[in-house]
Order: sequence, then C-alpha cells, then structure tokens
Amino acid sequence: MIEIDSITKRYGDTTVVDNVSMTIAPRTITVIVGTSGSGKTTLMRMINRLVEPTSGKILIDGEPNSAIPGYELRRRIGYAIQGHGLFPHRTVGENIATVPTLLGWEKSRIDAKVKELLTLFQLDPAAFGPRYPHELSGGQQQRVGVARALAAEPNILLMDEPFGALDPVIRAKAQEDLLAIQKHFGTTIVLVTHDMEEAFHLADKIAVMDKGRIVQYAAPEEMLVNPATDFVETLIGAGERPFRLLSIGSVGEATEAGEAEGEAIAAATSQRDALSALLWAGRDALPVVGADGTRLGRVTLAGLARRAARPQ
Ligand SMILES: Nc1ncnc2c1ncn2[C@@H]1O[C@H](COP(=O)(O)OP(=O)(O)OP(=O)(O)O)[C@@H](O)[C@H]1O
Repeated sequence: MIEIDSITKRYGDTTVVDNVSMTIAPRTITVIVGTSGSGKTTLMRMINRLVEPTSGKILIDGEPNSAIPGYELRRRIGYAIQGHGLFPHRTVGENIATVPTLLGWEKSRIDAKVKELLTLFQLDPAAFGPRYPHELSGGQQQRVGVARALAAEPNILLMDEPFGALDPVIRAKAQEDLLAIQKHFGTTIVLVTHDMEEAFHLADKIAVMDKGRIVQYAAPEEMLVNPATDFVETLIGAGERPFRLLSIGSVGEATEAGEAEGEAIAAATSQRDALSALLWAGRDALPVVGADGTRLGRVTLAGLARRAARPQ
C-alpha cells in the first residue's frame, strides 16, 4: 500500500505538486493522467524519492519512505521510463541484472532471474541475453526496460509513459503483457500516461491532475458516469464515453453462449477492439477463444451495444 499524505513540491515560488493526498491499494494499477506540466512525473518520483518533497509524507506499507534506505527503495520499487533508459554498453542480460547485482545477489540467482524474466517477456534468453540494446527493436527494448524494473522482485512498479514511443500494434501487445505480469506477480503499479485510451484500459483507478492538484481519483466507470469537473469531462472526451466503457472490459467478460462464424477473437482482447473487429468484419457475432485456443462462445454486436450504454 502507498499512502500519500499532504505532499507538496515547490521549485522556488512555483508549486508543482500542491497538497496531494491519495491511497493506492496493493496489487492494483493506478494511472495518473492530466495536462502537460500538471505535476504527474513529479508526484510519481516522490514515491521512490527521486524527488524530495517540500512538505508532506509518503508511507510504503506503513513505513515513511524517508526512513527507507536508498538500496532498499530500489529493491522494493521498480522504475520504468519512456525510452527504456537501457545502458547501451551493457548486454540485455547485464541490463536486467543491474539492481540484483547492486544488491549483491549470487550469480546463479541473478542468472535464473534474467532467464525467467526474458522468458516471461517472450524473448529467448539464449538469443537475447547476450545482445546489446541497439540490436533490439523498440518494442523489445521496451520489454527489457520493464523486465529490468522487475528484476529485484519489487512489489511496487512506477512507470512513466512506458509505452509512449511504441507504435499502436506493439503498444497494445505491451499493455496486454503488463496486465498479465501484474496478475502474475501481484505488483502494485503506478503509471503516468497521456493516452486516455490506455488509462481506461489498464487502470483500476485513475487520478486526474491539473495544476499540481488531484481533481478526481476514481474507478474508470465512476469517472465516466460522474466526472468531477468540466476539465475531467473534457479530458475523457464526452463523445468517447461509450468506447471508453468498452475499453475497460475484456471480451472474456462479454462472452455469450453460442456459435459464430468468422475469425476468432481472443478473450483477453478489449471489448472496444472486439467492436472494431465486428464492424470491420461486417458480422453480428464472432467466436471467442481462450489463451489456449479453446472455443469459449461468441461476442455479439448487440451484447457490446448494451455494455456501451450509460450505466444505470
Ligand atoms: N527540477 C525542476 N526544477 C524546476 N522546475 C521543475 C523541475 N522539475 C519539474 N519542474 C516543473 O514542474 C512542473 C511539473 O513537471 P512534471 O514533469 O511533474 O509534469 P508532468 O505532468 O509529468 O508533465 P508532462 O506530461 O509534460 O511530462 C513543470 O512545469 C516543470 O517545468
């Protein structure tokens, strides 16, 4: 659990984060959105003390982060940023091993961890471990960046625009990977993004920042139905509301009994992408398959239309 208590950051006369309080529940994904310069990155960096607050405090599992030594913060809180921040002269394996090496883990334990993470991110350890970052695609580098952030088994992961530089197809895949990894490790994730679609797809809770303050901190559905201010409503995009609702849910949750013709959709796909696939295929229904390829039922236009309507 992360408890942010009346935290303020000033640079000279400028208040960048203004008396923010919020509690982030364990094993959830919290997404921070807001206009450029609203203080999102600064707020996040105060969690792992890359930025020291002017006033206020932050508790990590009940303990003030100011009382936790630096090496311990690095172990407990992973950090992944846009552009991956990989060390260019270290191999992929060495990059992932950075924090475990600093912490003095035994070599066999480090090697096992590197192998586990590369496998989890669908990168063959024998092929990718010895390569250098410039020998990887942008999407592969991004995965290595997240793998490195997870290497010391942190229970908190901070991510600053982690998918910002990726093209839409790889970005969607990276988001699915993140959801799977969050489930696998039970990590508490705080993620900053400019992309509202990404926010609605990933978040358990969304925090909207404006001029250093949190103007709304709520579950995505709640924010859609009851935006706290005009600013929040504008940010969500009123015309996008039905589609945002569909972004929140997976096809698995919308699967109905019955048969359908056409190219199957994976249960993990967002309902929004399923709607798009249905419209593009010109069909009323498409089959749904699980991760192992088994038929689960079908997803229908009518079913998705019901889910896109304003919640009662
Ligand atoms: N070290 C610093 N010294 C002075 N001002 C700073 C410093 N770091 C950040 N700021 C200012 O604080 C404000 C908030 O910055 P921050 O990076 O937290 O915003 P953000 O919401 O993450 O923005 P973006 O979405 O553009 O990344 C900006 O106006 C920025 O110029």
